[in-house]
Amino acid sequence: HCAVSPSSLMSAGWNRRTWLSAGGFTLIHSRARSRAPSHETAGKLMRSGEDKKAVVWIEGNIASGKTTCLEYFSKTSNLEVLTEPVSKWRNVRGHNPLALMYQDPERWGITLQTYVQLTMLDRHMSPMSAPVRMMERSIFSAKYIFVENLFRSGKMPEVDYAVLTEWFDWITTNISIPVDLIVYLQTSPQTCHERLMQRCREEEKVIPLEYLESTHQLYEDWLIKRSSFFLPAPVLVIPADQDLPNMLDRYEENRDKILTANNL
Ligand SMILES: Nc1ncnc2c1ncn2[C@@H]1O[C@H](COP(=O)(O)OP(=O)(O)O)[C@@H](O)[C@H]1O
Ligand SMILES: O=c1ccn([C@H]2C[C@H](O)[C@@H](COP(=O)(O)O)O2)c(=O)[nH]1
Repeated sequence: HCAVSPSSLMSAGWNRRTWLSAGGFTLIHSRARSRAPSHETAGKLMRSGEDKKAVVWIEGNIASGKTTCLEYFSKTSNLEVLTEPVSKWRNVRGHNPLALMYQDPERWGITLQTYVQLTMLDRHMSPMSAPVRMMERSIFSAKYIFVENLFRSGKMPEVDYAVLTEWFDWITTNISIPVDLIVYLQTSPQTCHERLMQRCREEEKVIPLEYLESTHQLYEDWLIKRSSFFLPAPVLVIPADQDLPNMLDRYEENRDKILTANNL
């Protein structure tokens, strides 16, 4: 393999379109799939052919049951599941930005959230290997829930928030991040706190109920009241305080809606 840069190819007669197409990306010149008017795909980078596939995000508070839900659906044929890259957040070249953030959010919030933004973008941009993709959370909830929570609670300096916002705005303006349906696992903060304690992830032992109440409120404002931030897709709300057998019934009831998300 030899390293080639975009600028060397461009001086050899390639233009932006051929460079991008070689990587499987196309610069979209017209609306490729239905979207809210403020989230046009025109002018954005998009992977070729992926406008025909369905993308579903599973959203919900910490320990609401997203991974368990994905695990259940992973047995479905013609469906791929992408979990949150938490293992990367716990170990980037020997460092644990997730633990650092919980220990000292003022200092390390920007570090974790910059890395979350990068790794989530990488998930969104990865080529689809099945007609339906179910993905745990999104670059949108990273910004609208977690960055927002750090900032509003006074734990993120304004300059860090401004830099993350500039990055987020650039990404969502220039890159198409397809989504057809958002499934919201709606829980009470108390349920999440109990499940979080039961899961017992070392970094999260310091999370108080109040933290989960704040992230819950941000989720409710975004996905239920629709009063805070841009909503890129319709929302399917699944009440998720119930025990596991009941949750599996709820998933079965909603299976068709989820799997045909691109026909909604
Ligand atoms: N419906 C449920 N009832 C009781 N416990 C659950 C339920 N769903 C998940 N759990 C447990 O709660 C914890 C958090 O679930 P998980 O799927 O990891 O949540 P998330 O991915 O949203 O953080 C895990 O220990 C899991 O086994
Ligand atoms: O943007 C983000 C996304 C997640 N986190 C934290 C919250 C949890 O401690 C872990 C993983 O969340 P789960 O809900 O258990 O999947 O990562 C964050 O701080 N910022």
